[in-house]
Amino acid sequence: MDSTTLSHSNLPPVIPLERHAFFLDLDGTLAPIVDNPEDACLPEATRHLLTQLVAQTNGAVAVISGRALADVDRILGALRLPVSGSHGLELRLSTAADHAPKQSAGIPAPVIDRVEEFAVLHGVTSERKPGAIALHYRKAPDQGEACRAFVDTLVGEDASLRGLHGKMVSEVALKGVDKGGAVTRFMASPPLPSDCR
Ligand SMILES: O=P(O)(O)OC[C@H]1O[C@H](O[C@H]2O[C@H](CO)[C@@H](O)[C@H](O)[C@H]2O)[C@H](O)[C@@H](O)[C@@H]1O
Repeated sequence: MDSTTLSHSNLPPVIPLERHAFFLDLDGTLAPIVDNPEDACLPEATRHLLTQLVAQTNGAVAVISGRALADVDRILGALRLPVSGSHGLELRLSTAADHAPKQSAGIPAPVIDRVEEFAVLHGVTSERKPGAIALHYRKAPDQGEACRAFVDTLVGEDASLRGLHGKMVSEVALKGVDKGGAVTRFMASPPLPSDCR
């Protein structure tokens, strides 16, 4: 055994599942990547595993997604979970809550118009959501550089905006909210077990 190998006696203690909390991305984590965002779905085996995980953690499972919260719900279907949508802007902290709190701020209409116009001109697709608008170039990868540069230009013109560059997607989003903030809010709220907080 070399010095980097852990022996049984110095392994860290196993933390029981009920003292864990799970924060999961949707696309590329729970739902396989597909060409069209509207075609994404939750495989039955994943749905089954998630249902078991919810039961074994007493509900400490949340989806933290860049998608709109309503879109996450649509993909999860009958499986209702605590969700943060739109990169941390929308929050439904527990399954008991009916809706995410209403958000007042949004992407300025002229910015939305420019993004949608760019999408048409460059043969890519746009996706509107609360507090963000995305340019998807998965079906036109040669447009990736142009999409990233365009988003960077737009956010450089407005201090309230930030750019996000993901898997074949570039987005204009609002500054001041992010997925990390959403996880912090979840950590401070039931149903997370207090010894997870
Ligand atoms: O935070 P996530 O839940 O991982 O969401 C990130 C973005 O996911 C979606 O786009 C990605 O998945 C699409 C479907 O597989 C794929 O076509 C696209 O290329 C990926 O970027 C979603 O449409 C975005 O709104 C999310 O921000």
